Amino acid sequence: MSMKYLSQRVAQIIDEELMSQAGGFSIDQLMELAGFSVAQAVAKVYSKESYSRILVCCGPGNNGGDGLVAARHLSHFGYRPSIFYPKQSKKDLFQRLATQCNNLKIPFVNELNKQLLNNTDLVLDAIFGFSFSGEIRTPFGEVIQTLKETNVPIASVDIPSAWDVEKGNIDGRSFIPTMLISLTAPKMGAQQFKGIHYLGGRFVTPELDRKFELNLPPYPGIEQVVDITNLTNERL
Ligand SMILES: NC(=O)C1=CN([C@@H]2O[C@H](COP(=O)(O)OP(=O)(O)OC[C@H]3O[C@@H](n4cnc5c(N)ncnc54)[C@H](O)[C@@H]3O)[C@@H](O)[C@H]2O)[C@H](O)CC1
Ligand SMILES: [K+]
Repeated sequence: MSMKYLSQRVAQIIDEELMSQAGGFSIDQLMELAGFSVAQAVAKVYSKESYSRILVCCGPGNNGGDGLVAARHLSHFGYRPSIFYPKQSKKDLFQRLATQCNNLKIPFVNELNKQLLNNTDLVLDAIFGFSFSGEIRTPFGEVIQTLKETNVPIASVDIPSAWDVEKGNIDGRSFIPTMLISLTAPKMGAQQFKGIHYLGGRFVTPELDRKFELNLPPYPGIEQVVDITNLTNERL
């Protein structure tokens, strides 16, 4: 049986279930594991020798939080990340994640422009995840447009930002990343994606997998990620 692609609603239900009393997880834990798996997947594909300067673009929600966690781990792995976080959350968790990045001297940049991208080896796109919907609102329209115009490789967290979670890149309004790290399970929109595809977020129990018929592939050994590129591309 092949792996399931999640609708927006089911992705949100699984998220809620993990954090319910029965699931037992806190958002901090899930975000840490999600962001850690993103950093690990990036490090497997983009070596720190050639892709040291990673610009982590963070959005206002939990996808952005995954980005902040990933930036911290990438810094510990020996990369030189910087963070663009134009709409910063006031929530305690996010402020603490930002403090942790500050303490590692990870720079926060105020503007995303061509000059910055000229000095960037890889963009980590943590702008929107599975709660994105509707038309792109400011200031993110410009951000998406700038990323659409760059040749710098882009790795997207959970879903390429501004893609419809179920229908994908409607009217080509957003960019096409080189790599995607789906969390928990890929979303329906990712069926259009033909690039390097990893799965992360190793917190799904066998019961949850069965209940939602996810048919997740096994994670190898002690890895936080599994390469699903061939698995997903053979369906295209
Ligand atoms: N179980 C898991 O797999 C986990 C996944 N995580 C990550 O969390 C995101 C989903 O987070 P959520 O906060 O629900 O939403 P988003 O980050 O996708 O975005 C919400 C944010 O964006 C704004 N917004 C929505 N639509 C638009 C728009 N059209 N224009 C502008 N702004 C928009 C909205 O107002 C909110 O502020 C998931 O994808 C994973 O990456 C968890 O970290 C751990 C568990
Ligand atoms: K994203």
